[in-house]
Amino acid sequence: MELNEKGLRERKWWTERGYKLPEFDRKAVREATGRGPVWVHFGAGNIFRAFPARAVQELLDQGIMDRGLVAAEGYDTEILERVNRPHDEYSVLVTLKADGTVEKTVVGSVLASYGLDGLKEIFTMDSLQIASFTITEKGYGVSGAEEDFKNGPDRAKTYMGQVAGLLYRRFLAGRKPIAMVSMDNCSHNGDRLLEAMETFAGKWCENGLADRGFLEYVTDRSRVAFPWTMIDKITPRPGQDVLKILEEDGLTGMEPVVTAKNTYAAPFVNAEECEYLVIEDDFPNGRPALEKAGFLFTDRETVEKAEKMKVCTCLNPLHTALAVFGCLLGYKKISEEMKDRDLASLLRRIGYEEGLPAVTDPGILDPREFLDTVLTVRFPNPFLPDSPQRIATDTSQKLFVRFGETIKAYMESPDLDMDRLRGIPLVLAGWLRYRMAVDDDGRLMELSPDPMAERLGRRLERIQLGGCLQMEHIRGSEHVLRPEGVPGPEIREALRPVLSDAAVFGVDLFKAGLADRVTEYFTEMAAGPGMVRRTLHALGKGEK
Ligand SMILES: NC(=O)c1ccc[n+]([C@@H]2O[C@H](COP(=O)([O-])OP(=O)(O)OC[C@H]3O[C@@H](n4cnc5c(N)ncnc54)[C@H](O)[C@@H]3O)[C@@H](O)[C@H]2O)c1
Ligand SMILES: O=P(O)(O)OC[C@@H](O)[C@@H](O)[C@H](O)[C@H](O)CO
Repeated sequence: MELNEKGLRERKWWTERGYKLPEFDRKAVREATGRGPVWVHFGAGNIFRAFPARAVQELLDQGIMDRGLVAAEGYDTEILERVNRPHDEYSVLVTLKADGTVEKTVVGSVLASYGLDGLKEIFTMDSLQIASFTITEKGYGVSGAEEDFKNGPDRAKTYMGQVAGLLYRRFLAGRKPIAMVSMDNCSHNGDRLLEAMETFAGKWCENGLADRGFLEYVTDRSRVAFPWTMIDKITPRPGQDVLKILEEDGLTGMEPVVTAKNTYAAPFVNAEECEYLVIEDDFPNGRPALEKAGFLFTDRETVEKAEKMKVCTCLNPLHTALAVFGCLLGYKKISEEMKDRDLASLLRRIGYEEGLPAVTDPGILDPREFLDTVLTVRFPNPFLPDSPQRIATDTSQKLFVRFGETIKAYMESPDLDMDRLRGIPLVLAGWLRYRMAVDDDGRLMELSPDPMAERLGRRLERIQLGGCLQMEHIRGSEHVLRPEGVPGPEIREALRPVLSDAAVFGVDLFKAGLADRVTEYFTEMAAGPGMVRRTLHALGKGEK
């Protein structure tokens, strides 16, 4: 059986095998969506399929919505060519519950998909209420946009430049209202998107390439809003065990692909059951009744607290700790790492002892309860094929949110004692140790992609694993530093440019008073094979 319009005409085949199918009239909804689209989502990746697309399907099934989603892909159009189009935009969501049961849902709420060029007309339409984004933390950058600033809205090439160009069309069409909703794991994510749009609008107005009112439009919240959000649902890359379940049912053509841009995509997506989407209720052109699908609409202050709780304390920092140490210790699965006493103890330390005291209760979610569930139910879920390698992707873009905010809170509050921080500096040191691309057994290790890889590589290239003479020829440098457990002045100097980089850590670690501790932990872990484990273990026993 194939996942497409033709295959889905045989509803019995699917229902007999336990698939939940779309109940709405897809043809009618496709036509209505074509005539008056309400929601375009940028970033046709896994979380989009697993969460917003499924939520919209629920509302279409209940008749609460009458138009579906338009997916937009401006970074990796191979996803559309290889995954969306061959399956008529359908996908299968496999929900992997912690009790081992599996729920299979065919999601048909995406009605069309386009490259960014294909959105020009849609952005002029009155009906459009929401443009949402899951394009990763690095997607909001404006560096390298100098040509776009000179060329203007119609000829922009960068991602953010093209989005600003679409907004300019909406402005020209009559300053029509819209909500631009970032759903990425960045702190104050709405502001990241606003800053990017403001930068382009400002430059284009300044250079006489856009009507003067454009900047005013972009920054007028009653016209263009950039609500903040907190999104949560662990959605790993499509896993082989899940593919097997689908193939055993008799489905064909479901194999995952890895695109040239390194996106892991498939006509199915696997995710946990737990999910939260907390959104600032600021939609100048109205919005569907998404609260009926469980979205939590609230004010900005509450979103900020919820996001700080999740992204900066109770989930994502712990994920990053598992990512760097998992890769160093040879793990391939997050749930396996949760059985490792040293790692579990590190997470408890970072979560309960170091993170929670800096968190303000958002009211709508209880931080301690949230953290308990993360550590006892969600991360240990053995059915979820999540890997440290996925989470280690782009770590340089995540540290300032995942740890920097807590460090800042310790710097600012007289009630929080920076000297108590041990787990957080150990993770930062662990990340530097990870960047050496040698695991704790002394074997070369493939690193997950990171936009700062080259820069970091150059900064750290002189440092190599102590006690590993065979590594010398790999680096080929005559001025190799081989840490021997205790940091000397050369190691300190070599690490200085990284540790003082506030763009990476959110703060200058020297100013925060943490640079020495990170240097010590790093030096110890780089002293030779087995030292990562030994350092972790010592921390767990309270010896650090
Ligand atoms: N997967 C999860 O568990 C999860 C949960 C909550 C939030 N998120 C957020 O969603 C983001 C995407 O996660 P995913 O699971 O969909 O990942 P994915 O790898 O499946 O998809 C990534 C998407 O981002 C796009 N993209 C990547 N780099 C880009 C760039 N430089 N500019 C523009 N677009 C770019 C890709 O084309 C793709 O559409 C995460 O980075 C995170 O911020 C993910
Ligand atoms: O998606 P990223 O790359 O920002 O981070 C990797 C994971 O930490 C993240 O995807 C979590 O699974 C997610 O934030 C859970 O809600």
